Amino acid sequence: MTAELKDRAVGMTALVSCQGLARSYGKGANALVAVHSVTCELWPGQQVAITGPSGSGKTTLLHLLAGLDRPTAGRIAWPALDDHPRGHVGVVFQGPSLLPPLNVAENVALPLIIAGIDEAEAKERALTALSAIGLAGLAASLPEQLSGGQAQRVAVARVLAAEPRLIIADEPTAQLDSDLARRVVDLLIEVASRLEAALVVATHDPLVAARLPATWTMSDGALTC
Ligand SMILES: Nc1ncnc2c1ncn2[C@@H]1O[C@H](COP(=O)(O)OP(=O)(O)OP(=O)(O)O)[C@@H](O)[C@H]1O
Repeated sequence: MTAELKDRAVGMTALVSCQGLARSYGKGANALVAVHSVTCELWPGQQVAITGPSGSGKTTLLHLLAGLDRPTAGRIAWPALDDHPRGHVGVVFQGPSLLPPLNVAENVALPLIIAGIDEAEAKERALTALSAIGLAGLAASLPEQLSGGQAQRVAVARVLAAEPRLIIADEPTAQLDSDLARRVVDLLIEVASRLEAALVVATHDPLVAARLPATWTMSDGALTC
């Protein structure tokens, strides 16, 4: 954590707090330990990249942090979220994540409607988020009409519209060329800063990692912060 963030963290409550976190797949002699001994905290406004070789446990850890998966050992809590991460976490995955039959605005509005927000308000928030990211002109387009870079920026607009407290991005730039990768990660940083959300980006790309103020490293399931 930077000194500036430490100062700001005084009086703040951690968004996520992990102690001795582990996740194994399978049981007994065949068990595969994907993540182990992870102790870390994430604070509002904190922005980190997670790097590490393929298979080192990055995706497994991100799913645990997002509350999409449960640890097999250790403790994870979301103190600033009353321990209920659902509804407060925005996730951007690698590759296509938009629903093909829905247009861009409907894709951005869908999580809000699922969360119980009135349809008209959800559509308005979707259009506001798309405009903020400079994508208003694509609102009526279908996902198949978008380039890979445009589709990833729409996925970021979907996160912005939902106004999460924690943004988790798993290889969000893996299929993009380096210029587009930089634009997408800069957009994530801008959105996280605007929302004062914590941002965690798993990436293999050192240029992407370098755009974030801190880098954590995964190696054989262990995290070095
Ligand atoms: N559902 C699963 N069942 C069994 N093993 C799994 C499962 N998901 C992941 N693993 C294993 O857990 C380990 C960590 O995988 P994980 O996907 O978290 O790594 P990663 O660092 O994200 O890899 P990559 O950079 O290739 O995406 C790997 O050995 C993987 O094969």
